[in-house]
Amino acid sequence: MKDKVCSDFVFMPLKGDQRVPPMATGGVPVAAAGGAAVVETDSTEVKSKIVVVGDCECGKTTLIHRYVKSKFQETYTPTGFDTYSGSYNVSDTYTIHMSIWDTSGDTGYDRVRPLSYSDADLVIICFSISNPESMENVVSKWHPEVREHCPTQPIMLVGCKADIRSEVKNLPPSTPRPNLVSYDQGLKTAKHIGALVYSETSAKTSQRSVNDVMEVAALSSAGTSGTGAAPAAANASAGEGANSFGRQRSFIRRKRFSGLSDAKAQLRKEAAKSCVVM
Ligand SMILES: Nc1nc2c(ncn2[C@@H]2O[C@H](COP(=O)(O)OP(=O)(O)OP(=O)(O)O)[C@@H](O)[C@H]2O)c(=O)[nH]1
Repeated sequence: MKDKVCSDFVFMPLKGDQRVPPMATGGVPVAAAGGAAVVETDSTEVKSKIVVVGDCECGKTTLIHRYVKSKFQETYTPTGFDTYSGSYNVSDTYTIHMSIWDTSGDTGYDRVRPLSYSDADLVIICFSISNPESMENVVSKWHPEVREHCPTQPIMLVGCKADIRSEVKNLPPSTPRPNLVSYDQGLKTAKHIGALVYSETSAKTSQRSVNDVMEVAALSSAGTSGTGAAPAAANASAGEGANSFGRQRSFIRRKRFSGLSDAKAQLRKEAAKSCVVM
């Protein structure tokens, strides 16, 4: 049977139109087919804010470190709050700049963690494949908390530490097996909470699985609320800013990148080997 460790993505269809395309920066106005001025850009830069939550020690910080620094962090240091930056070049002319917010899974942070959800474009909820309780908490704690503060933003569910499945498989037959979360259980939970994507990663053994998750997060977040992105002309009046934003948005929708459907197409092209896109 095909080993699903670190390799499969499942995209769930979104209910209704929950997303608003992102905005571009640095463009010059040109005439559009419909007569309205749009912003033609040599390069389109999109900002997106991604918040990562989940139980203590489930692997959030290690996942982000592996993506940002390409290193596996063996030692555990509890996180309070941290932010990281990452960029994903979707094409020569389209870059998504991610602001990745790492949070603490500790209940001591339950009252302050919600501050990090403000303006999020996408939330990654993590659990550990080696800890079934961390997956149960996705349903009982993390999903309700995320939905309270991010009612419509897409959620990715990520099962961390997928390498532990292989480790357990290779244990001598006499050794008692720990209870692990199966791929199907993870997928079922993702469907239950209405996640857009389910994926499994190993920050320890698979850089690709980590890159895939963060790139899918970038693609899925670029096209959501857009609130993580600053207006192109920060010093423009509110009215001009709003107009410009609307024009850029519709330009991107028509010409460049239109959120989920383009994200899926891009994904099929770039990561066809490692993703199942529904
Ligand atoms: N085997 C294995 N261990 C991992 C993996 N990812 C993380 N770990 C280990 O799990 C421990 C906890 O990881 P962290 O990333 O610090 O956990 P966290 O979710 O950020 O924890 P908090 O900061 O308490 O919320 C560390 O010792 C990591 O080395 C993985 O993919 N495989």
